[in-house]
Amino acid sequence: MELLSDCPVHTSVPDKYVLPPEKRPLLLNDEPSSDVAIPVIDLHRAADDRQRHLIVAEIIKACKEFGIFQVVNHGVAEDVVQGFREAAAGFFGMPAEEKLPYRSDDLSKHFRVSSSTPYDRNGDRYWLDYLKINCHPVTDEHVREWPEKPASFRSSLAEYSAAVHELAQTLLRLIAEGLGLDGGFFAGDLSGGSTQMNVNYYPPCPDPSLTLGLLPHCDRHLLTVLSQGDVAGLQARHGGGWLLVRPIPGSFVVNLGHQMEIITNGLLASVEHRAVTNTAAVRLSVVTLIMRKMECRIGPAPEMVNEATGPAKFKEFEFSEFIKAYSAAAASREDVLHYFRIHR
Ligand SMILES: O=C(O)CCC(=O)C(=O)O
Ligand SMILES: [Fe+2]
Repeated sequence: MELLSDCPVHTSVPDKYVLPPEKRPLLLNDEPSSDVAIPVIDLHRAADDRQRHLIVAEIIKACKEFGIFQVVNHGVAEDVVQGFREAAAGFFGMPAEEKLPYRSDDLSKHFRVSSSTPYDRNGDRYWLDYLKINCHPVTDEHVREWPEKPASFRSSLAEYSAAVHELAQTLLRLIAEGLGLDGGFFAGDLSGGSTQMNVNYYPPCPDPSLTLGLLPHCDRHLLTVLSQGDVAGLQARHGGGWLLVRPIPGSFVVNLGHQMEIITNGLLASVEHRAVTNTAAVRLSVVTLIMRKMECRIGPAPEMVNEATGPAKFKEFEFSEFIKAYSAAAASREDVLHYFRIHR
């Protein structure tokens, strides 16, 4: 499959990227009223014991109402974020023959580049190229598969991944506290699987009304920490419409995945999201997906089956079973959850 990033300029949308009308974004009519906005949370205050409970409350409110929020003053150094964003952009900017050895749809690879998405039921194509990287914990085996060019790629990735992982652990601790659980509840098996990163590259698109960057989906994982830079494109499902996640320089977007919904017995639901394209600028999103260990069993945590959430809403299952169902359901939120829901 050819990469969009191999073509210097796109003057029209090739037919194979034109989505059937019912799947196209209605760019202007989709937004709910403008007074609704995805919360932005300043994490700086979490370090202060007297203010921590306020941050915890803000996070839980954002999780319940939106399933997605942004964080600023999050402690990840700007040069660490910029360093990897530049290396990743540099990778996509290389000539086609430099990227060719990494082109693959083999899921077992620790580093690969591909185009569009495997998750569309009808095989429709989407306006993006992406990297899939196994990035945490960093092992020699991983690093050997990471590209040597651009020169800073490996070192900046290792640095970025470590810093974002630490931020993810902080966020999980705050969420656990807000749920009345032990602060370490999500540490260990629940978040200690091999972390995957998606680096999505959306070139300018001559007609954003005909296609999408990424189809509507919920993430399979526990928690997603995403850097979108300063180009808009990410939208989250809210109140029956699509709400733009407005870019805030230096912020991270945090969204809840399916595993969070299942573990919390539906209290903190995963959020459906998609990416739209634009005519003017390349958009690059760096997405870190915090994952549980493959071999562990999943179901609502006993602590979360309580008066507030009611009887268990989901069955117990192996994570590998979930991954299969996710692919079969083409990432559709309802179809995936239907499979695991206890129907009373
Ligand atoms: O590009 C974005 O902002 C969204 C990416 C995303 O949802 C994903 O990679 O799972
Ligand atoms: Fe996603």
